[in-house]
Amino acid sequence: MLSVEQLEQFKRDGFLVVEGFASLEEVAALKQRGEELVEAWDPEAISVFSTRNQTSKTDNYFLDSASDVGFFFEEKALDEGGKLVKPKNRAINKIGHALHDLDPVFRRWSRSSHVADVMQSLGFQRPVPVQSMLIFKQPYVGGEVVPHQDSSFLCTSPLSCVGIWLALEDATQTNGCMWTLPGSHLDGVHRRFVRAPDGTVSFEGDMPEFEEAAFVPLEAKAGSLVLLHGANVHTSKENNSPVSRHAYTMHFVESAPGYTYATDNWLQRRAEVPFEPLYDISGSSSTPETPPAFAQPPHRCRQAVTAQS
Ligand SMILES: O=C(O)CCC(=O)C(=O)O
Ligand SMILES: [Fe+2]
Repeated sequence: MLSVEQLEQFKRDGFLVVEGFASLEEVAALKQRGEELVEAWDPEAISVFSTRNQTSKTDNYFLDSASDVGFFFEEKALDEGGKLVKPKNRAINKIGHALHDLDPVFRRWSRSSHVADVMQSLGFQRPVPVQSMLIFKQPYVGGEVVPHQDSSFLCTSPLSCVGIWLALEDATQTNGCMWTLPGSHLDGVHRRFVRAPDGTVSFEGDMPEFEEAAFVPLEAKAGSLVLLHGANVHTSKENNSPVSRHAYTMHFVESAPGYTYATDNWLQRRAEVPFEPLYDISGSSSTPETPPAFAQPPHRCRQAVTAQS
């Protein structure tokens, strides 16, 4: 469980690093499973993941990956004709987004008691892991992740998204660790990433300009966990080094009574792959006296929302 000091830090800063959260054996098992998945994958359908060009085109492979284990490549690992110029295990950007439900090895870790303890410490009553990503940040081709807030992508009413990011390899400033803006979660959610009925996805609203010097590095040893409040602004740079930076990340939302998941979030599950809460204590306690640590500021999740999970 998180200590009172750790919870205070998370509420104040919008992020928290928990060193030594996973054992080196757990880390090795997840890393090895990731490598096996890439080995078994035949990259005939190539979908490139870029946080820059995600905005306008309809990409069914991306949308379908909400209920699947999808493979996304680095832009820099493809030539102009879309052919891989690197071996697939050095070209992959990430695997997502239902790994935590569909893959037995990732499922076991994602639903372990230590993960549940963290969510309970944060005040979640019925947390649903809505997405997971195995991120590779490969040597030389690992792309930038532009500054963003996870609640822009995973809107609930009221807002509740929290990310947990596990380093599977040491993340340093050299190989593209994350950077965060302390306290940025107190300024609200600046934009939303929404999906129209025809499947087109787009951003609504603009991110402000941030001063680069205000970001602090989130260096993390393999096994460390980084908690990210949904309104926290974070980013990671390109990896121009010879060393990869593997990480496994999951995003949770609250689904206790009173919380709804936006029907225009990009991430919608097919009926045969329903969301599954990690645990449910929502019936067992009355409304907490203090707001949970994940409570988020006023937001712009304006569209009609319905309970989904
Ligand atoms: O691993 C990264 O570089 C970015 C991860 C991220 O944005 C997240 O886990 O929310
Ligand atoms: Fe993120």
